[in-house]
Amino acid sequence: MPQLAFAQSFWDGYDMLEKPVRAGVRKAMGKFQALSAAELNADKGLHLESVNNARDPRMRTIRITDFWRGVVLAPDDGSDVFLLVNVLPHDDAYTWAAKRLYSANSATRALEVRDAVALDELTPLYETAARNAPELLFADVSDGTLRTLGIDDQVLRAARSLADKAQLDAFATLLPEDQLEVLHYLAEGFGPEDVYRDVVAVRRPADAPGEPVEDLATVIANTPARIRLVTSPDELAEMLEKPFDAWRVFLHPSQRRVAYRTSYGGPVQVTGGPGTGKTVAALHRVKHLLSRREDSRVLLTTYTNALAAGLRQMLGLLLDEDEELLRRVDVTTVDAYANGVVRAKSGTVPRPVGDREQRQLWEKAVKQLDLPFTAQFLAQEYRHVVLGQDLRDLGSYLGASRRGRGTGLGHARRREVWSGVERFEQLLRDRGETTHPRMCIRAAELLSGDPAPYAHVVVDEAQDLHPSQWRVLRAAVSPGPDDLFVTGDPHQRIYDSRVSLGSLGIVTVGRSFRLRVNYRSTEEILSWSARLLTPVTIGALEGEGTDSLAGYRSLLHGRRPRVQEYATRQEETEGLVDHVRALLDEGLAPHEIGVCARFNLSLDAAEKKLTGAGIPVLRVKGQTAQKTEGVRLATMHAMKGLEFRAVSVLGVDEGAVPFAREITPREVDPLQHEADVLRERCLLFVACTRARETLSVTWNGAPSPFLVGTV
Ligand SMILES: Nc1ncnc2c1ncn2[C@@H]1O[C@H](COP(=O)(O)OP(=O)(O)OP(=O)(O)O)[C@@H](O)[C@H]1O
Repeated sequence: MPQLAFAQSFWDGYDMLEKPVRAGVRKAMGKFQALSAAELNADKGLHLESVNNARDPRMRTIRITDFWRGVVLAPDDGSDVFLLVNVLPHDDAYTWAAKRLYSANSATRALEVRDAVALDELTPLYETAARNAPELLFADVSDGTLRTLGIDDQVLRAARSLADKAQLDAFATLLPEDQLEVLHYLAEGFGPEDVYRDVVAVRRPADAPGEPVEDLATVIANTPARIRLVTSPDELAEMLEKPFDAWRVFLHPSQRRVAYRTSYGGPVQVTGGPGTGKTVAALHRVKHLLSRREDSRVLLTTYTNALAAGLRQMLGLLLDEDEELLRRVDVTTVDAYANGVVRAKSGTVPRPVGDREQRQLWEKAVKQLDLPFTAQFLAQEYRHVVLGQDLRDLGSYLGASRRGRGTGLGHARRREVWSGVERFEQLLRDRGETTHPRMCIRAAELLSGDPAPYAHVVVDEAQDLHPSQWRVLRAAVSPGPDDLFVTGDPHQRIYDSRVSLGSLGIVTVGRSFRLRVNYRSTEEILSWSARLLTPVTIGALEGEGTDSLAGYRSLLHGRRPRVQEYATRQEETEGLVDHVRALLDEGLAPHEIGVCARFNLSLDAAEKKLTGAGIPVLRVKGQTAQKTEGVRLATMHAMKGLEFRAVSVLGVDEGAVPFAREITPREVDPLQHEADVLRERCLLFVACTRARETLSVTWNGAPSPFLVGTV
């Protein structure tokens, strides 16, 4: 009996197919599971036939409905896996199939597809242009090196004709997947050894024979990133009936490598720009960890309650709602976890106060003691130095390093600060309250005496965690193999936390990985958003050195961001209504559209106008009922971790982004000033990178200084 496999190219369009076509797919695929190869060939309804003038002699079409055809790659080497690669209207199916050539990559051994006809047509044109080009894109890389990296004759010729990255992008949809990725890496300036390690080695099977003479079934088995083999009728039915979430099945090799490595010697760090699938990798890691021991418990944390609710839902999907597995995972925020620990272990109910109350208490302390500091300065000193290092007494504070703080403080001044700290804490105690970091420090203390409650801790959105939160996480799992798996993106730091993970007992040296392919946004949105960060340097996630977006890219293409200035707020909001209406007319559902601004006040105005125009809206605050229909309205902070098909960022004005009140004056503390401005810049970056297909950025009056160089 033959076997059946589905290529990602099929799934890309499957959810868009109408019901009768899907039913046709199910019926046709059922035959591949029920009939022998000879019976398949003879089946009248299926009508398995070869394609005239096909570049690939293995190409077949099958009948799905009167108008729709499936394109199937049929084995011709005695192996038995049939691969469904696409479902298209009749004529398109034949044209598509005739041009495509499937081949095994000589280095990765995976199955790839190219548009062989278009490549043959275009390459000579580019070759002619290349003769006059001042420079060629791959001039520094030898043919031998390219071949070692899996580049074959046809692709080599095309690659040699390319003058720049834009031309490589123009070829992108024609080139075989793994070879394209190799060329992308080389074009970004990565050396051949890095490319071999990051692109080839992660795909190439460990037991690949020296010579790539493998049958189609083996090559298909070598391609888990893009092909799924179906083993039973039940599996087939389930796959075709549920909405297909590609992230559950097809992992990029770099995601698979980090998520499914059997075991790590200690903490692991996975970084990557927005939308590179870090959350997906974290979820798959949880799945893997659960499969390793039957009784182990896992803590999975993220930054907000809303994100935790989303993660819980995704984990349910990934684990097929297996109650027993799900019971072994706690999905929560670090603060909520710490709160629970303090309640359970000390019998007291912590009452952490918010930022505004803290600010008032600091003001009170300053006034009562007549201190020569602002409340803002003391609050920052307390957060970064005192709580950051968990300093408990004046002696420790006098001797502490104040790295990252931009003003020197002699002993006399430090004593004054410390008196403020003591007064602030006394005021809190008097009210029976605490702060979130204090609560976390307490939780870490309470955990440290007992056996650690979890075998593994997986941390998503790690970039904004405060040292006190890391202390809780460190205490929740014993140091050792597979203790911590941390994902985050320092380019998305939007809260004021500085950590040195090493100093907190979380050392990831030798276990740090980076994801570079964005699955969320189009290249147009990505490259525009990335320009917001061009002028700045971003500190690394672990607190030492810097990070970068080198090699970060998307495989998706679409329209350029809409960047629009308005004279007044009123006009801007009216422009928003027109834009949203146009998106709805294009067929987007209201909940697929996100509108965000720096302040709730701007959102109030947008809400009023949208509602007035009969467009349903929903404010995203904390936990949002996912099912309620309505355009999502959120502050930039609340956009963290979310994504929408279309995002409108409103009010990107000089006075709002950065928000002056959140910026420490340079004269008060120059380092803090820089950090505050950077944080606001990252906030705009986070907001813009939530968009999948359409991004609109608008302002009224003078634009934000962060837009310089992007418009
Ligand atoms: N292997 C994959 N195949 C298909 N889609 C994927 C894959 N990995 C991730 N995605 C999709 O890409 C989008 C971004 O993924 P994810 O949220 O994991 O990225 P992230 O790196 O955590 O993003 P951010 O840092 O911006 O929050 C999601 O829609 C996710 O479903």
